[in-house]
Amino acid sequence: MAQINPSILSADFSRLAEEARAVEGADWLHVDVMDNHFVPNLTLGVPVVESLSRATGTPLDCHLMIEDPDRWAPQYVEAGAGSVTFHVEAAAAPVRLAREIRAKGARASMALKPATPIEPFEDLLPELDMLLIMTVEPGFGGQAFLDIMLPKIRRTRELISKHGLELWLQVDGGVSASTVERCAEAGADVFVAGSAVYGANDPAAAVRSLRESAERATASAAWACGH
Ligand SMILES: O=C(CO)[C@H](O)[C@H](O)COP(=O)(O)O
Repeated sequence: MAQINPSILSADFSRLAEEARAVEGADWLHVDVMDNHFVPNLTLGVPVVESLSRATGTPLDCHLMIEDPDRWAPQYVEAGAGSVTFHVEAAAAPVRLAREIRAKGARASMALKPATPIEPFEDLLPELDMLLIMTVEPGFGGQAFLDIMLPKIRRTRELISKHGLELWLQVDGGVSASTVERCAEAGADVFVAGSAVYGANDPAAAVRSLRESAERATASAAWACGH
């Protein structure tokens, strides 16, 4: 089943609790943590995640676009995140980190920037609950979807099937009514959407509509046959 995770990056930061509640019905709330080192933007940190986890019943999917995730990721689990994504380009010890996130009780997820291939990380997949393929350069919402990521999504889905894994495959960046179906056909099953949700008049309706489109595309996708 397709999951839609609205990205808080496109919300009004002066009303975060209200904006989180505006998308109740979404599967997860995607929280973009940026440190102005790993990416050229600065957003929020552990205390805000702690407050958000008290303000909403929607589980938090924290995407750490930061240096030194080995040090920080466990603190996001303690702050209430149900899923923590670190970037493989930033992690010193990705296997140890994934195991630590899981041991602390959250889902462990690893992200790849657009220029990072999946193939060198095939053996790490069983250590993960989710893999995130960035479909824009991380750092900012509202960018155009990178079509050239579609073959990487397809190849990753093939690897997940080959190993018989339950791993979720998330895409993030430029996901909208006009791109969600192509992502689903290629093999994604978790969709982060910022501007397409928070830029809509009715964010909760936008979530429902994206989910319907993704599920329609998944139903006719070759990779999902027998799912
Ligand atoms: O990780 C991100 C940027 O680095 C955001 O989650 C992403 O860009 C969502 O925004 P939009 O859907 O508007 O592209």
